[in-house]
Amino acid sequence: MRHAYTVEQVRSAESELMAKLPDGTLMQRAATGLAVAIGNFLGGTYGARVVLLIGSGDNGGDALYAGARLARRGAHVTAILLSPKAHEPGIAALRSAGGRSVTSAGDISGEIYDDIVSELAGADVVVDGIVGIGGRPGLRPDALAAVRVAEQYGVPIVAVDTPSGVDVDSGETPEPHVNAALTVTFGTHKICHLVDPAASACGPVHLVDIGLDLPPALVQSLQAADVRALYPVPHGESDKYSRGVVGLMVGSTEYPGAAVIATAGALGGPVGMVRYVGPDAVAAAVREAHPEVVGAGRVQAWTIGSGLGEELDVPRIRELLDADEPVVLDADGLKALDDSGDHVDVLATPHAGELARLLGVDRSTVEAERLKHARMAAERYDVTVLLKGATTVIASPDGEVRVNTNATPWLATAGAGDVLAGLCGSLLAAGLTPLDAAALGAYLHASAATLASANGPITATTVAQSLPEATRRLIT
Ligand SMILES: NC(=O)C1=CN([C@@H]2O[C@H](COP(=O)(O)OP(=O)(O)OC[C@H]3O[C@@H](n4cnc5c(N)ncnc54)[C@H](O)[C@@H]3O)[C@@H](O)[C@H]2O)[C@@H](O)CC1
Ligand SMILES: Nc1ncnc2c1ncn2[C@@H]1O[C@H](COP(=O)(O)OP(=O)(O)O)[C@@H](O)[C@H]1O
Ligand SMILES: [K+]
Repeated sequence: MRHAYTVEQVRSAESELMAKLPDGTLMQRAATGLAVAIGNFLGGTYGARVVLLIGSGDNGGDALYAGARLARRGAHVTAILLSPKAHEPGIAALRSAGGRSVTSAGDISGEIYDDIVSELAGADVVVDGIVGIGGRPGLRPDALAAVRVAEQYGVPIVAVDTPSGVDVDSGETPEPHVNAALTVTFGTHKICHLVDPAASACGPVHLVDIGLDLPPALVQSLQAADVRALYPVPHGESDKYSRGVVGLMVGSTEYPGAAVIATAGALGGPVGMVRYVGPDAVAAAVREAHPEVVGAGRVQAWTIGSGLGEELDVPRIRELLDADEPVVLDADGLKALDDSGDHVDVLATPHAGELARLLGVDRSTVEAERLKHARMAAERYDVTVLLKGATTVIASPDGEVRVNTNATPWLATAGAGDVLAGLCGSLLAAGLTPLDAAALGAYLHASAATLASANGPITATTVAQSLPEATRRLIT
């Protein structure tokens, strides 16, 4: 499991550890890991031109000490000091290692000296030590100007701990910020590393262990080993019923394809049987594509809503929401959700537009504050919310959060959400909690898409067809 912590949690773990260690030990651990990561990123240190952007705090300290290490290995290192309060011992270490430092104009107009512009333009890498976990969102004018020069000349930026300017605890990016080619973080992931839009500004995230001891995190992200541990693999005593039976109330005469595709998703999951309930013509299409599907009967979980369109039977859906069996509620089915009931067994799977409707806000507001709105809906409707997108955010009504980051943009294809809804229903029917079903479903769905897209563009159908092989690779 990958854990992400808030700034407050990180600070308290850091101060506990610092109390037991000689002064400066943690910063040296961080700087050593950072220097190695930058060296690997560059593919060699000797002769490399490294420019450090240095703000007023310890984030700049990390960058300066890492710069000193790189300078000792033959890199040409220049620190641009964006604040008169830049880390003094770090500057001294850089200078004694042969690096140099220059002061930015510090001009609120955002103008920077020409020699700084040419330094940045000619760099092999720019290291963002402007702010880390102590930063407020946004960049001051001279920092922004320096970052823009690097972008303009196509110089990659390695972010120290966090890309400066993002909101570390929410993953929001309300102000200008660094877009990193690599982020090197220390001790643990922070929320901005996992939650979009900030997660996209991090690039790949490299974690350097500095020995922090942290409690279980509220924000977690499944890794391959967790998938293996969670997946309900059948055993010798299993039969088709004990493996779980999922019922699908999806698709309509207007959207029959949604039924066929969601069924493919459910069949690609762990259940022993799939039941389809819907208009005769749609049921016939489902059975033609998937002859193993049967009709109405007892189920352990439902997937409801994908492609129902206008054929939405709200009273019937509410009955099922109030019944004992857990429910995946997708797409049009979300219109039946009300905030009065106990729905802890419900997994709602909206995209940003659908979540916006549920909360009565704009889609752009949800996109900008994904974690906040997923949590808000989980609390208001007492359901687990899986918010779809490039990274998937899952929030349970008791405040736990899972994030899925392994999707490929190829997955942005019509019907992909139907596959996910069917798959999550299958996982619920096999006995997983809504939170685990959502996290495992998102991971497997994304893995199947990655596998399928190795052969080029994908469709929802090819994603569903790749589920068995993607699953096999993960669980064996
Ligand atoms: N605390 C620790 O034990 C460790 C901290 N480390 C590093 O220290 C960092 C945290 O250091 P600090 O607490 O000094 O905080 P930062 O270095 O993140 O920056 C805080 C300073 O920047 C200023 N600032 C805030 N927002 C700004 C903005 N948008 N633009 C410009 N200036 C802004 C603040 O006035 C404050 O002085 C971590 O991110 C990490 O890089 C590492 O060395 C590991 C150990
Ligand atoms: N840019 C992206 N990168 C990765 N995955 C994406 C991206 N955009 C969307 N997805 C994923 O693709 C799926 C799309 O589902 P959805 O929006 O419901 O589409 P549809 O209604 O057509 O099925 C979701 O699982 C979502 O997380
Ligand atoms: K930074």
